[in-house]
Amino acid sequence: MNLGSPDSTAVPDVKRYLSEFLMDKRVIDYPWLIRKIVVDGLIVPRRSPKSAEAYKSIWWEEGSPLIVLTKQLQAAVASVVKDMPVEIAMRYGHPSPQYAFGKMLKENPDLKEVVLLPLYPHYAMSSYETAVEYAKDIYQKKQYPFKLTIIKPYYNDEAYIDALADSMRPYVEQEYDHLLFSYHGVPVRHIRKGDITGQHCLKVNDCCNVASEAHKQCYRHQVITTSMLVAQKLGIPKDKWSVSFQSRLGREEWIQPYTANEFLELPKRGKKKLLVACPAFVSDCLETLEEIGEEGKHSFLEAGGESFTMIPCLNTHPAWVNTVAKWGTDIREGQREMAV
Ligand SMILES: C=CC1=C(C)c2cc3[nH]c(cc4nc(cc5[nH]c(cc1n2)c(C)c5CCC(=O)O)C(CCC(=O)O)=C4C)c(C)c3C=C
Ligand SMILES: [Fe+2]
Ligand SMILES: [Fe+2]
Repeated sequence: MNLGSPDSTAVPDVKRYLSEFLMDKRVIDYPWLIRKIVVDGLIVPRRSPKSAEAYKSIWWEEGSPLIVLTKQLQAAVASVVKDMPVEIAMRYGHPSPQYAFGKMLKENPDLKEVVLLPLYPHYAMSSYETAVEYAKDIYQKKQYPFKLTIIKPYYNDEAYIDALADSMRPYVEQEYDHLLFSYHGVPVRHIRKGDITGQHCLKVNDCCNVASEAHKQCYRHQVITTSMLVAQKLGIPKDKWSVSFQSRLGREEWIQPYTANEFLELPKRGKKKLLVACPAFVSDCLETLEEIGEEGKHSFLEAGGESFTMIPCLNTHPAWVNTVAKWGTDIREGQREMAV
C-alpha cells in the first residue's frame, strides 16, 4: 500500500486529490472545521495549479510515476511468488484498499490471510499510521472473512537495509564529496504528539540517540537509524553523509535541517559533488523526481555545486523485490516477526 497520486495532471483532479490528502486528520491534524477552512478554503485553491504543473513535469505516458512504479513492484513480486496473489492499494485516490481486498477475494474465494505491506519503511502519523488505520477501518467495516496481517515499520530490518545498500552501492562507488539522505519532513509537533512516553522526543538531550520506547513511533529516530545502518553497510565515513528533511508545507516548524537549505550550504563547505538518496519513499514520485531531481538539482548547481546525482528509490530493484516476496512467504509459513 502506497500513498497515491491524482488521476491525471488536470487541475480538478489535483484539487480532488489534495483535498482528500490534506483533509486527512492525521496529515493536517486541526479540528475538522478549521481543517476544512484552511485546506479547502486556502491551501487547495492556491496549491492545485502549481502542483498540477509540477506533476506535468514528471508524469509518464502510463501515468503517475508513483502508481506506475508500484504496479511494476506488484508484477515483479508476483513473478517471484507465483502461488500468492499480489495486489496494490493507495491511501488516497485509486485503487483503494476496498477495491484491492474485493478483487483478491473474488479471485480467491477461500482466501485465509492478507498481508499488508505499507510502502513506508518508517512510522509517521501522516504516512504509515494513516495508511494502516484506513485499511483496518475498511477491513472491519466490510467484515471480510480473511485475517489481516500488517507488516511493521522495517526501517532497521536487515533485509531492507541490505536491499537499500545494494541499490545505492553503484553510486557510492563513483567519485563524490557527500551523500545526503533527504527524507520527507513532518511538523515538529507531530514528533511530540507521537511520543508514547510523553517525556522523550525533543525533551531528552540528543533524544533520537538515547534508547527509548518512544522510538517505536519516532519518525526522526527511525530515519536517522536507516541512514546510519546503510552508511555503515556501505563503509561511508561519518563526515561524508548527513540527513535532511524536504517537502515542508505551511508556516509551522518542521523537523530540521531542511533539504532546501542544505542544497545552498553544502557547496560553501566544499561539498560540490553531491549524491542524494530519498529512503522515505519506496517508489520514486513527485517529491523525488521534481522537488529533488529538478528543483533541488537546479538550486544546488546555482549555489556553486559541480555535480548532482539522484539515487533512485528502491522501486523494482531485485534485492527489494526478493525481500518483499520473502516477507510474504515467511508470514504465510508462520514466521511472524515482521507483523505488527
Ligand atoms: C514518508 C512519507 C510521507 C510523509 C511522512 C508525508 C507527510 C506529509 N505530506 C504532506 C503534504 C504533501 N505531500 C505530498 C506528496 C507526497 N507525500 C509523500 C509521502 C509522505 N508525506 C509522497 C510519496 C508524495 C508524492 C505523491 C505523488 O503523487 O507522487 C503533497 C502533494 C504534492 C504537492 O502539492 O506538493 C502534499 C501537499 C504533509 C502536510 C505531511 C505531514 C504533515
Ligand atoms: Fe507528503
Ligand atoms: Fe526521537
